[in-house]
Amino acid sequence: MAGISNPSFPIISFEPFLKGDFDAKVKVAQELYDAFHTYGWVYLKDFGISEEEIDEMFEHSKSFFEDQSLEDKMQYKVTSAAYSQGYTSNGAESSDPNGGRSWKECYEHRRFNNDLCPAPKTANDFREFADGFYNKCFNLASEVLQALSMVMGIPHNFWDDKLAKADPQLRLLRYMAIPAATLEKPGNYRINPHTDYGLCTLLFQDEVGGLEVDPFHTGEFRPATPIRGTCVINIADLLQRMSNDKLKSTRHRVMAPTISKEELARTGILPTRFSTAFFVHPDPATLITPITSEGEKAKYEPVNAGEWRTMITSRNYGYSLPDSKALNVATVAAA
Ligand SMILES: O=C(O)CCC(=O)C(=O)O
Ligand SMILES: [Fe+2]
Repeated sequence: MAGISNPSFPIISFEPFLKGDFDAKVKVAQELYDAFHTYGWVYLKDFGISEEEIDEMFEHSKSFFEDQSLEDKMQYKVTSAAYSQGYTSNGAESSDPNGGRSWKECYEHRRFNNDLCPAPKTANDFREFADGFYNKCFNLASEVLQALSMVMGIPHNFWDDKLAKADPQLRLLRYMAIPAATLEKPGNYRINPHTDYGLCTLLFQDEVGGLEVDPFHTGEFRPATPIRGTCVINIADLLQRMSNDKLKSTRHRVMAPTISKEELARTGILPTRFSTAFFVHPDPATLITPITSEGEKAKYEPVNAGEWRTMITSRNYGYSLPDSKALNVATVAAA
């Protein structure tokens, strides 16, 4: 596995949790908890999804975005915040309260209903692939939550009822090639700074780079450089609330990758980047209440997980710019 010398947050092997005895599991669980407590993020390796499977997922993603015209993709447009499934074109979503612009397109896949999934029209059994990769992510996320329950002082079956009808969201992302100058203008990002709003997120990135996190919660963003053979996992808002701030939901954004000055001088264009996120949301009926120890004051009111999700999803689409009609990718690259 290619490594980097000074990662912004820890790299943890999940294998001892998946294959080891009880003590080995607790050790990994504690490492995860500590990293999530300090940084909110980890790189996970040896997590049971192979590099080949991840490469194959990126091939499907590329084919979805690039083998279909914008008009084709717009047939699958997300139309409901309560049920965000389908395609989101460039500029149609932003979680920036200042109206910032995120240069990306997405496809969202859900667990139970995928009415806007393009199968069977696209090649490569897109739906079968999306369901299959989804299930792998769901299993991994369930194991990670199970690990956390071992060191959070909560019963081992704590997650069972919250995950039985959980409804996470697999998101394929494509950051189109744009002029480097575009991201130098204020308010322009590949994805604007935000926290995720479910329990936690699994994230797979290609080799391009550009993801940055604020690991010390100070506003100083550091690169989450892609490391082959790893995914990253970050805590999201609901788990921060549930842990009464012991686990951190850390701001992150996607900016220009560090490409060589020569390459940039030659093209002036930032390369296309692909990533895939798996947003882990519990059963929408779950009441998210801070878990506190004796004498500890709860920092948050309980919230209903489903209402919380719909509220933030509609906010993200509501903030989209007035000119956010789908842009033709070719026009964007020339902008
Ligand atoms: O593309 C990435 O690396 C990050 C994506 C992300 O943060 C999101 O979709 O919430
Ligand atoms: Fe995110």
